[in-house]
Amino acid sequence: MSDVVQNGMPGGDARHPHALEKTPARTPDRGAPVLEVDDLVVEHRNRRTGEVFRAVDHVSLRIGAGESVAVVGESGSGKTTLAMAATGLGTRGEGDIRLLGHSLSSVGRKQLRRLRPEAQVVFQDPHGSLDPRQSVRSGLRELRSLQPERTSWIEDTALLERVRLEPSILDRYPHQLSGGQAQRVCIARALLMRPRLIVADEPTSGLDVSVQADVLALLKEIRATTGAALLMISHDLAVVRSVCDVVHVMYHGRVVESGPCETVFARPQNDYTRELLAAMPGARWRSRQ
Ligand SMILES: Nc1ncnc2c1ncn2[C@@H]1O[C@H](COP(=O)(O)OP(=O)(O)OP(=O)(O)O)[C@@H](O)[C@H]1O
Repeated sequence: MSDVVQNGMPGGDARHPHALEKTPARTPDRGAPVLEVDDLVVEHRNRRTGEVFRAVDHVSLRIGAGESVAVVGESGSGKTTLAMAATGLGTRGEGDIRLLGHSLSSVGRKQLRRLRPEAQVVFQDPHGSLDPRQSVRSGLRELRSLQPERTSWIEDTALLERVRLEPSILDRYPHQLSGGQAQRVCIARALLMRPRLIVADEPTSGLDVSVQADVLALLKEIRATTGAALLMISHDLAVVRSVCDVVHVMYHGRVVESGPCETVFARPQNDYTRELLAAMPGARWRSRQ
């Protein structure tokens, strides 16, 4: 889009210049496109009034293997709609979405079933994401039965260890878990699928401040050790800055500025980005630069 400020990203390339140095390789195709969104438009229709609302308005972005990209914006700017469409979970809309090079609009149902696990979403409300009737163990068992080959690489206890949870957690039900523990279980469930893309939609907003940093550190560690790409949806610039290399700023469904976090936060070019930075608690560290 001509009105998107490509702040520090000549040519519109969403790759951070240093991303490859930061991320150890899991696969030989490090940096290769994992998710490509081209000119996406998603509209929601109000069932009652029939009114159509354009939540995502001609958005394009790209995430390569091992990269971490954030989409920030105020509530209602279209972040979640974009993420859901991009992972094939929500309204797909118009435009092209390619996951690992496969266009979601042209793959057959069988191939889509194979592709879907490659993108795992971690939501804001971990308790809402878990089935209250299932213990952690039976939830994992169900996932394993759906994808036996994909999930055979690790035992339950070792999987929990990866997200720093005790094996005793396996026999607990969601209501017996703290918010932080439940979010770690959600991350473990995502990790079990060995995804090439993890979408984290406000993954710490529902958690106590005391555990937010731990969960973010865990997501960073998983990205670094597995080579998965990370798409972080957040309104919290401090979170974005601590985890992501590249940021896209959304306003009223459009991406108004994109670039490496350091550049965008230090020298925002777009008025809305400036407002967002000034209005958010994270403004403190910006002014220190
Ligand atoms: N299923 C839906 N039907 C109708 N409108 C919707 C639907 N989902 C989202 N919207 C509207 O689309 C707009 C964008 O919503 P979206 O959840 O994508 O924004 P967001 O930036 O993720 O906001 P938040 O941070 O509050 O989740 C909002 O105005 C919302 O009310």
